[in-house]
Amino acid sequence: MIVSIGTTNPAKVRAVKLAFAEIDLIQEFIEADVSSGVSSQPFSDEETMKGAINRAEASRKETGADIGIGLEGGVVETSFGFFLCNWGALTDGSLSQPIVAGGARIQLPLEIGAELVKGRELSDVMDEFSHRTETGKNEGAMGIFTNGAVDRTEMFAHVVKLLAGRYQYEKSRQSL
Ligand SMILES: O=P(O)(O)OP(=O)(O)OP(=O)(O)OC[C@H]1O[C@@H](n2cnc3c(O)ncnc32)[C@H](O)[C@@H]1O
Ligand SMILES: [Mg+2]
Repeated sequence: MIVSIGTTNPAKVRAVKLAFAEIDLIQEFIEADVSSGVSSQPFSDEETMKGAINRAEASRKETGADIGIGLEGGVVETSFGFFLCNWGALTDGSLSQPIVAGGARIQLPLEIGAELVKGRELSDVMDEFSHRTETGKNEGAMGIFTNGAVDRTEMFAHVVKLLAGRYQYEKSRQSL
């Protein structure tokens, strides 16, 4: 089975491989640097979900893979502050609609939210805050703000496990 991953971000690619390693199927992975089709800083669940779906579909079409996976990060504003939100999607060309699953959410610190309100992108704010570059390719905001308890890869691996499990459920129903 060939699985396309709609990104080259190593934190996300690791997450897909980790999650699929638990499934009893031989897989080959292809990374495809496709567009999310949404803004680089999604600001709602809806927009973040759309980005994940676009990445899954575009990567599968581009590579001809059996299954396409898309993972997308964003933020949502609530009356309790800004939260990180993350979504994943899986398509295989035969499902009536893509399978979508969400990731764990954490509250962002007030000073980070204050920068987002100005319209800044979280990736820029994170690099400035952590005095590093490309934290999103490593532990991410998830890892930094949970003191390392859960990093970006672990969070996305959980999303991919949900997607793969949900997919297997649909397939087992189709074969009844
Ligand atoms: O190459 P791609 O796949 O685009 O990887 P990316 O790191 O840019 O990831 P996304 O476009 O899916 O999402 C960017 C969003 O991810 C969230 N995010 C979480 N941790 C981050 C970090 O440490 N750095 C950047 N963005 C992070 C944040 O909400 C960003 O707006
Ligand atoms: Mg991006």
